[in-house]
Amino acid sequence: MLNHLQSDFIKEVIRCVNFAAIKHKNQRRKDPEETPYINHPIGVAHILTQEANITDIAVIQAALLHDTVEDTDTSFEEIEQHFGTKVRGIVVEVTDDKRLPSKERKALQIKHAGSSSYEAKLVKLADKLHNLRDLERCTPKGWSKVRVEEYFKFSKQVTDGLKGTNTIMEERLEEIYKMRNIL
Ligand SMILES: Nc1nc2c(ncn2[C@@H]2O[C@H](COP(=O)(O)OP(=O)(O)O)[C@@H](OP(=O)(O)OP(=O)(O)O)[C@H]2O)c(=O)[nH]1
Ligand SMILES: [Mn+2]
Repeated sequence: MLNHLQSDFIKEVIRCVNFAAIKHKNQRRKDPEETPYINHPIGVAHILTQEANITDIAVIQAALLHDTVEDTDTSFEEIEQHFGTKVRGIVVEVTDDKRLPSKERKALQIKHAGSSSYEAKLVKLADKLHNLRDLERCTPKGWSKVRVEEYFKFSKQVTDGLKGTNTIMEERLEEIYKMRNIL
């Protein structure tokens, strides 16, 4: 039998994954199979719990919600209303301003990586790890070899700024960069 704390924890995580699934319901990944988008936030949360051994529920919820504001009609206020200020704060830190051009957004990610909170760094590491594994699995529709290579290089620049946060995820990222000869 689960104790009260454990069952409350499970309820909160399921409430959150349900919220994210509803928000991303019409969205697909860019892979040829058009995988449901929700597989990505669930995959990011899975890396944090199963590989990085993270148990902070706010980090797990922020991982599940990390692309809702950036990619759906969700507002930060809504996140706060449903999941509180700590989760909102982490989601704010990992959300790019989609009004800016892609190049500028990427430059800002590299610039801000080192100064983000420990919690946001965890979500960023897992996000990049999941996207890079996806890229190794298959190429998104319309992406050239150069674009794939650029994403690996960009990710390395971001995750270099996240060093000293989580040994397991950082080691797995290093293995990927090594295999690809990304310096
Ligand atoms: N590898 C991969 N990525 C896919 C796929 N489908 C959607 N994506 C999303 O595409 C984004 C990366 O593509 P870019 O072309 O660099 O994104 P951009 O529109 O923001 O410039 C990631 O957003 P993100 O999670 O917000 O991360 P990031 O842009 O902050 O790195 C990733 O989640 C897929 O099939 N494979
Ligand atoms: Mn993401």
